Amino acid sequence: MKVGVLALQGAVAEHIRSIESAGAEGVTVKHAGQLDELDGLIIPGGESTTIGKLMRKYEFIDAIRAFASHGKPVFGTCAGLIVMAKGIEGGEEAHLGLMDIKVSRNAFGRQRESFETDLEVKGLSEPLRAVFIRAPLITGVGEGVEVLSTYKDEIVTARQGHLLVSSFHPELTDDYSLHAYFLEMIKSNDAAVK
Ligand SMILES: NC(=O)CC[C@H](N)C(=O)O
Repeated sequence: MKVGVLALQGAVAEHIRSIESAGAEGVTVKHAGQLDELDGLIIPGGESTTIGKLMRKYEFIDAIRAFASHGKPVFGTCAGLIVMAKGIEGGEEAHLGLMDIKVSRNAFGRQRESFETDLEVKGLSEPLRAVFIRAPLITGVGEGVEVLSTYKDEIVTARQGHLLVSSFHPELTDDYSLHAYFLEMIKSNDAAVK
């Protein structure tokens, strides 16, 4: 199984390491043509405005939309969550607009720019160590979206079919259980296609 990590900006190497620890091959993705060989794609954290701009420049927008519309799983973390959302609070234009969620950027404010906590996530057997860095929050979800975890009543992990997002950085610890969960999504997706 090959899982790509969009490598325009942000925490790429850490995601590759987590994917490989979870048992799949990690591919650093720099050109849209590489998507053809992938079973799933991760969009990492970083800065969503920059990632969005680079996605436009390197023609990833239509390519990732096509990838997802063929049912291939996509996992966005932190800034990756923002670029996958259909709505961004404050009137900013959506980037990929893949997932039926509304997000608020930098929602934890300056006092709590970054912090770590143990999170219960639906579908994982143990709490996950979650690292939040200038994290966004999911402020609204559409009908087909399942909430997988909350932090202080705010939504921080969600899934819509083959799309998965987290507000936090699951790649910055050696707990790769959310990556393993994503690989399971890819496996069950493969079964559906065959
Ligand atoms: N760690 C992150 O990915 C931060 C996201 C960043 N605050 C943004 O709005 O794009």
